[in-house]
Amino acid sequence: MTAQIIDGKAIAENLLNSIKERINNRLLANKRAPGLAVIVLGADPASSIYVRNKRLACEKVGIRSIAYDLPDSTSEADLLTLIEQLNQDETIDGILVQSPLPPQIKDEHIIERISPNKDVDGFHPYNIGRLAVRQPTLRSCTPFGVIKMLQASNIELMGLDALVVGVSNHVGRPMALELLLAGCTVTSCHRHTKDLAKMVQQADLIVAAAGKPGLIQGAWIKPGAIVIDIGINRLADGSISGDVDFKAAKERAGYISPVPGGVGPMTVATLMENTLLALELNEAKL
Ligand SMILES: Nc1nc2c(c(=O)[nH]1)N[C@@H](CN(C=O)c1ccc(C(=O)N[C@@H](CCC(=O)O)C(=O)O)cc1)CN2
Ligand SMILES: [Mg+2]
Repeated sequence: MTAQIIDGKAIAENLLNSIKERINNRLLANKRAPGLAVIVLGADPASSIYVRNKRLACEKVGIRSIAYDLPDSTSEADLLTLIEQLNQDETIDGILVQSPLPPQIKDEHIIERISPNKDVDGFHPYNIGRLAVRQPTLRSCTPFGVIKMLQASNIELMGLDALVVGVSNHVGRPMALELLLAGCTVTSCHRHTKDLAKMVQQADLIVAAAGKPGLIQGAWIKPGAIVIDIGINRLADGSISGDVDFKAAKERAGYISPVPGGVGPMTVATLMENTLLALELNEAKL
């Protein structure tokens, strides 16, 4: 069997076009465009690429993006003060703090200070909690992007045995909650898992989010399984690779998402959708 390749870039492009149309309709009705504050500390090369992609996506769909390019040496107190100002700013609907942050700053202090209704990354414990109790509002961009990618591929999730490899706060854990919400029977694997190969062999759907290149071997994949690769690993030659041995896995899987061109573009498109949703939810409360 050769798998059907899930083209995340094309699916994200369609999503961006629909968001652009929704924003255009707002403007025609004399409503304002959404505003997104994009905060970056330092000049990590990978973060610079991702942030540039996010700013380009904002331009494409008509979201006003406001850049805060801060030095790597920014203190936690100064960053918290900026977030407080942005929380109070009625023209800002979403606040994005690009991760990773420098070591003097504790990620959780920053995430918890962002107003939950401006938390367009969906990282705040309130928003993760809403997802856990089946009342999602702002949902973590990468996991929600995966769900949208599967829906756009007409893949029925109800009842599937799903395996999530990786349990990070931003990706693996909310991914498991998303799949549970979608009706899957979900297993999470992590560094203490005794037999990863055995778990993969049993799964109908595998979502790899471990950050280890080639961790998931092709021979482990159940024939016809759906394989989603969230890993973005930069190799010594500058290329990027996922967590799945793509070449071998695509000979056994039914569907597979590549890296690049799979989940990455969905993350950016979902951020755009969350920013528009944040504005709509706040308007509905007024
Ligand atoms: N505040 C956040 N920080 C980080 C997040 C996040 O969702 N919010 N996720 C990752 C990085 N990330 C978005 O920020 C991200 C990663 C990759 C892509 C992407 O489109 N990748 C392309 C390849 C691009 C390349 O050449 O490197 C692809 O996979 O096709 C978008 C966004 C960590 N930080
Ligand atoms: Mg830190």
